[in-house]
Amino acid sequence: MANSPTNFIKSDPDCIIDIQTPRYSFLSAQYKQSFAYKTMRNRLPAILENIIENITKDAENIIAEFGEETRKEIYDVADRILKLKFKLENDYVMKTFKGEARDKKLWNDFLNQQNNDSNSFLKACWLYAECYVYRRLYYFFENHRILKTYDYFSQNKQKAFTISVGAMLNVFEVLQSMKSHISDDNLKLLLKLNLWGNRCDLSISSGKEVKPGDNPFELARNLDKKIIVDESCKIIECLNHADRKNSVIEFICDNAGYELFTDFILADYLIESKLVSKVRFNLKAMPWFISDATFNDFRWSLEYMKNHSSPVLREYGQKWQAFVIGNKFELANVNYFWTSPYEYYRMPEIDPELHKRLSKSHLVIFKGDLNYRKLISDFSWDCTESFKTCLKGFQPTNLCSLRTIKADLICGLLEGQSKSLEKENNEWMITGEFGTIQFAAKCDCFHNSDR
Ligand SMILES: O=P(O)(O)OC[C@H]1O[C@](O)(CO)[C@@H](O)[C@@H]1O
Repeated sequence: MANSPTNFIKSDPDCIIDIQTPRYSFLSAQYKQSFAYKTMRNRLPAILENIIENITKDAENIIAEFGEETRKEIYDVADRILKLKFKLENDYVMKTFKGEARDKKLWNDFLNQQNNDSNSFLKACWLYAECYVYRRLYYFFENHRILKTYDYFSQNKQKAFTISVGAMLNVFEVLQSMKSHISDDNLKLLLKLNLWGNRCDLSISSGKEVKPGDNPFELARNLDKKIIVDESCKIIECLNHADRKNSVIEFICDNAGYELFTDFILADYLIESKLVSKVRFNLKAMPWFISDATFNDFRWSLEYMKNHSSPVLREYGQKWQAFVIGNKFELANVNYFWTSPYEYYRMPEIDPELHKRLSKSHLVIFKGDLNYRKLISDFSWDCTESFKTCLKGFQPTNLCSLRTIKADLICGLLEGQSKSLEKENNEWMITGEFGTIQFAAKCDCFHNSDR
């Protein structure tokens, strides 16, 4: 890594202003008292440093697996990541992509539309800049002959799955007793189990292990007061209206590991209870935000379960693989919209085919914090604004969001609610301690009170 820029920059560039994000503005790292600032100034540079450390530490293993030719690629990639970190820290402009990338046009069109004065790492909307860093990172690997298929986050993701086996076994134990007893209460509990699965994301912890507790159902039962908007009843009502023989649910997945496992659990229940006929999983086309689930992670997880020493894990691994073969679980085709910087309200214009497909499903379940940011546009809404308003017209069909709160934006709260949360803990929006279950009906057929 000779000639690489060193990380001498610690003082803030001039664009940073020491204020909170003003109301009704895009989130951005230029507001020093925001979580965007913390992410772009501290968390992301640390994440990039970790990747360099991991791939160089693991270099001999990677070389043993892929051959001597990889050595040069590893050090070249490490050098590029270090330069990216330098550019991020010094607020460089986010340049278009020149080399190989299937989604090059999607990204370059987006970047070319941006205002020159604000198209830099720290001045841009946080969502755009954070997505750009992950996209640029993959681009370095993608443009190497051998490393193009290497997932630099896979070890973290696989570890996240394997350390959760205790929790998974507990989930199966409770689930067995539910089988004979299909009910709205059970479905509600599974929605909550699924929500708390979103706590296990590795980007908020900058890649450090996050292990679920060993008794997740107990957690799901006891954490109701941490769910500060709970519209699970509306989701259940919506599911009860599904055409049972012909209904598809789309999961817009988030993290691999334990969270993906909870997605399988909820999907299994929806199929077994015959509420819907198919669940489609939308996965990431590239390593994304450290722990987001890719196609490979999906397959790896089922294979890992199928070969596990625990009979129940083996049984479900086989069962869910059979669901994939039998089309009850479907993997949606690769789609680069999910790793683009676009907010979801722009989907009809940017990817009309995807919008059309989603609109044919009965319900779309958006998992996690990043999907939430894309749903409500990385914007400092007044927190009492309705979810529906913040979607800015994005309503392909019934949709819901299950999210543990890890970023300082929210909507759908009651008057005074945020003040009392603030008193409890002034970091309540960034710890993942609280969660929201929000729902927006396509039409007024359900009681979607527009709070
Ligand atoms: O896995 P999730 O729930 O999408 O969380 C990842 C998100 O959380 C953060 O770490 C904080 O918002 C972001 O960097 C990212 O948007």
